[in-house]
This record gives sequence, structure tokens and C-alpha cells, in this order.
Amino acid sequence: MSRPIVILNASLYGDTTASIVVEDGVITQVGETVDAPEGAWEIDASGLVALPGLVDLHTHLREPGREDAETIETGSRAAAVGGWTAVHAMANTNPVSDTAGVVEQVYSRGQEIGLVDVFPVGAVTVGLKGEHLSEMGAMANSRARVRLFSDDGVCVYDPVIMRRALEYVKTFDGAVVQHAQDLRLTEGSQMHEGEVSAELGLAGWPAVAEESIVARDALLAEHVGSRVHVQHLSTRGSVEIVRWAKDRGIAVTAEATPHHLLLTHESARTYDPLFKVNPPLRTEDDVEALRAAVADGTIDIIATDHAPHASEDKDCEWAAASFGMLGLETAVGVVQKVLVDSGLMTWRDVARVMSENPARIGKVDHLHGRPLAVGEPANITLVDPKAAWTVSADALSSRARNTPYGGIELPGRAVVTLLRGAPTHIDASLNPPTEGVPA
Ligand SMILES: NC(=O)N[C@@H](CC(=O)O)C(=O)O
Ligand SMILES: [Zn+2]
Ligand SMILES: [Zn+2]
Repeated sequence: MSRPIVILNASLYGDTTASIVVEDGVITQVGETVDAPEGAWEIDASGLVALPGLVDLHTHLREPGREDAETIETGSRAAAVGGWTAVHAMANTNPVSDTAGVVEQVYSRGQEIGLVDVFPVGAVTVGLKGEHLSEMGAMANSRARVRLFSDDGVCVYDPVIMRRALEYVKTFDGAVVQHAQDLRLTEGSQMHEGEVSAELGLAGWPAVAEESIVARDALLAEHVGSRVHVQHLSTRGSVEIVRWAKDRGIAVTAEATPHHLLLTHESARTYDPLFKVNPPLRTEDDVEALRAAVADGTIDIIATDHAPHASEDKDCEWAAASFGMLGLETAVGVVQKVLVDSGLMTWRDVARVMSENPARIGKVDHLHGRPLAVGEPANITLVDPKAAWTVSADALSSRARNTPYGGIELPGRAVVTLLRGAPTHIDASLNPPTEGVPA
């Protein structure tokens, strides 16, 4: 059992000041004054914001298959450093996570490492090929208890397959998680279709290729009475469709990534593949619509889509480079910059979109996204909102280096992460104790 911890004078949810006592993995006291248990590690948390441990619904860990880009271990470490206590690992590995065997291995490896709970997302179709449904029931009933299914990286394009998947997940209250991209409209696409793609001479990825699938899937979910979650929403039109679907009572939820909330297609002018991502960075108007939608609840969560790539897949010309960028270690800083410091949201809202809602959508809310209250598991993230820092790719814990934020200053970061009371990340500025803390 880990050493007791006293978090002194934290700002709970960025709101009231209180201290928190953690013993045997559980929160045992919360209050203005607390009794410190013997031998406790005391953290002076004045000025720090205490949030429930963050839950990422969209992470690529690359293991099995591309351990040169990331492993469950390096990705777990990056997650802990970023303030996350749970990540949902996407199925586009090699082999694909389309059987109970693979998802159990990913889940067990995550538990063995113990830095973050790794919840595997199962593939919707065998080999992500879009042709035959995977053994979803076996994955749901496995030790990994899979509730979310996605062919992320590719769209579940065939409407009949999508319909069957939506019907199937109803039997265990799961959800189909969709990478909304019309395959025909985006053949050869390199970036957002607009002024900049025309100027640069790069093949465009039109907004309608996302929006048409979002609309179709919302209607399919309504038709079969099931639950769909849309990944990495990137356009104003998608926001409007999700808003319409929610008004109509359709069980649709949606996510936005930090990069789609900050960056635009103008970045492509650098021809630096660090900015090449799927779906592509869009326009200032889309960014504004996404920010407003996260703030008003149309978009339920922020998810990183942490997509590590080996350097040979990024250090090349734009057209040859892989899609995707890192996100776990910079998410808190980017979210603070675009949503909190801008006045659009409070830290209480951040707890909702980065912990509570993702835990609920992923059906892990019995473990994560719990209130900071007595008797609850001590999954806690302390954020220093004044820890302005400059991102350096070489200083990241991820095995990969493909961050688009190198050299950019972010206003804050996670400085302590506790998973069931065990410190999984302690920033050096806090003088971590040498005892009772994992190496
Ligand atoms: N986002 C990306 O650009 N890439 C992701 C796949 C995905 O999320 O679609 C990847 O696996 O690299
Ligand atoms: Zn995707
Ligand atoms: Zn992804």
C-alpha cells in the first residue's frame, strides 16, 4: 500500500479551497482542516487546482506492432505526466485489437505497468477492413470489458455494417465510436479543402466528407435506438449536426481535440508534417465553433487523439508523412489557454469534459471521473495554472517526438497525478519524497 498523502489547501475544481487526505487508495478526508495521518507525504497545493484524474477517450499507444513509435509503457508514462489516470487505447495496432485475446493483452499490460488504467477500444470490423463485424461480444465479455468499438484511422463506411454494429453494442450498453470520413470524398486528401490547400497545391479534405457521415450516423443511431460517439469533430457544420441530433433526442456524443481547438490550416504553409493530421486542421471559423460547442455542451468531451509516429514517418515531405500528432502531455496546457484563460470555461467545466463525461461515455464511471469526495477512489490530478512552460519535443515522455507545439509557451500543466492514491507523476518543482513513490 502506498504512503498516505495530504494535499494541503488545493483549489477544488478551481473553486473552494480545501485539503484532501488519501489513504490506501481512497479519499478519506476533504475539508478546510484535516488530520494528517502519520508518515503522510504533505503536498503544499496552494495555488494548484485539484481535478478528478483525467480520462482520455482517444489515445494511440501503438502496442502491439509499432513499439518503435510508442509502447503501452511509454504512452502510459506520457499520460501520467499529462495528468491522465485512464486512457482508451485505439484498435489500429498490429495485430488489430479485434479479438478478446488482443484486448486482454493490452488491458493486462496496462495494469502491469500501473501508471494509468488502459481501457482497450475494440475494432468494429475484422482487421479494420470494414467488411465483417469483429467478435464484439467476446471483447465485451473479456477481462478487458470493452464497451467502445471503433475502426479509428478509417471510417466504418458501409451503412449496413454501421447499422449492425450499432444494434450489437446495445446488448451490453456499449457505443460505436466513429472516425467520420467519407472515403470517396477524401481519396488522396492531404489537408483541409479551402483557400490554403488551393494555394499550396495539396489535395483537399472537404468539410462535407466529415459532416455527411456525422449526419448519417446520427440518423442510424436514432433508427436503431443505439449510441454513437463521434471522434475528433473538426467543422462548424459537424457541430450544427450534433446539436440538431441532440435536440432530437438522439444518443450521440462528440469529442474535440486540443489541436482542433487551437490550430488552423494556416499551419500547413510551413509544409511541416507535424501539422498533418486526420481530420485536418480547419479554419479559424471552425475553431471558434468548436470552442463554443465545448463550452455549451454540444461537444461532450475533449480527447487527445495522441498519435505517436516514428521519426521516419514524419521527417519527410508532407505528402509522404503519416497523419497524427502527440497530445497527452500538452492537453491541459492547450485547454487552459483556449478555454479557461479565455474565459469560456471554468476548471469545473474542464473536470466535466476531461474526466466525468469521458468516464461516463466509456462506461468506466464506476472507477474514474468520480467526485473529489470521501470514500471515492483517489484518482486526482493537480494542475498548476501558473506553471508557464515552453514545450520541447525532446523533453516529452512519449517515445515519439511529433508534437506540433515545440517552442510554444503553454500557461499551465499537471504537476501531480495520483492513480488510486499512488503518485504516477510528481513534477520536480514539488520536491518529491524518495519513499513510497514509483521510480
Ligand atoms: N489522427 C490521426 O491523424 N492519426 C491517427 C488515426 C486517427 O485518429 O484517425 C493515427 O493512428 O495515427
Ligand atoms: Zn480518427
Ligand atoms: Zn485516433
